[in-house]
Amino acid sequence: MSLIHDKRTLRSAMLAWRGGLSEDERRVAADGLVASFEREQPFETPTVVSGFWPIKDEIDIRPLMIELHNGGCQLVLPVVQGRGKPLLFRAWRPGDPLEQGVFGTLQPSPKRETLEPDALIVPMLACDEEGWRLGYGGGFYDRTLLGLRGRKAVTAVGVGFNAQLVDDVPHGPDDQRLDWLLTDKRACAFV
Ligand SMILES: Nc1nc2c(c(=O)[nH]1)N(C=O)[C@@H](CNc1ccc(C(=O)N[C@@H](CCC(=O)O)C(=O)O)cc1)CN2
Ligand SMILES: Nc1ncnc2c1ncn2[C@@H]1O[C@H](COP(=O)(O)OP(=O)(O)OP(=O)(O)O)[C@@H](O)[C@H]1O
Repeated sequence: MSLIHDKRTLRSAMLAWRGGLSEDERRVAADGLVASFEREQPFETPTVVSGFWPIKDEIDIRPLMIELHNGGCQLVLPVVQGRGKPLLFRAWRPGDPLEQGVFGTLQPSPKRETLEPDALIVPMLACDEEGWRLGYGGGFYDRTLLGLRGRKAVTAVGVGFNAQLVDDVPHGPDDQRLDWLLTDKRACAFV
């Protein structure tokens, strides 16, 4: 079967699974994420860290972003510049207003400073033990990581519910591997 087909099949299975979580499970997981981060510290703080404003049924990383802000990190949030283009990142602090972006995303105002992150908290639908990641299919994080890694060392931390770690994520030449996995139950570096 083709790569696109295999990714699509896994994508719909993971979206269906994630959509079935209860509000309680989601709240517990958001707290678990902060605990996992504090236990393992995937990157040194302070630094410029990209978060994201959760959409659909993504794990709620807002408590984690508040911890990072309190720990001295400069947070940035992604902005879609267009299909086939890498993401841009604008400075954001907890409480700052957000504007509507594409695909249901919320993003900081264009008045805010644009910064390149040193560490990226990357949303994912699934990842495997080798760090291959599945997203919504736009290739945005793959393009972004390719560009950033060509310029400097960055740490890509895939974030999700623990069950989003699966046996095998299909991958091709354009896919960028994650450096770390952070879930509500664990944090580990990929080798
Ligand atoms: N919270 C969050 N923010 C993010 C991302 C993300 O995955 N999660 N992104 C990660 O790249 C970028 C936005 N990219 C996205 C790409 C596709 C869809 C999406 O919902 N796609 C629809 C199809 C939309 C269409 O083609 O018209 C879908 O999957 O049903 C959402 C965000 C930047 N911000
Ligand atoms: N650097 C790149 N140059 C050209 N095409 C790319 C690049 N990175 C990704 N793509 C293409 O983008 C498309 C979508 O990729 P993929 O299905 O891996 O997205 P995803 O990782 O699930 O999405 P996202 O990163 O937006 O969450 C694929 O056709 C892929 O080949």
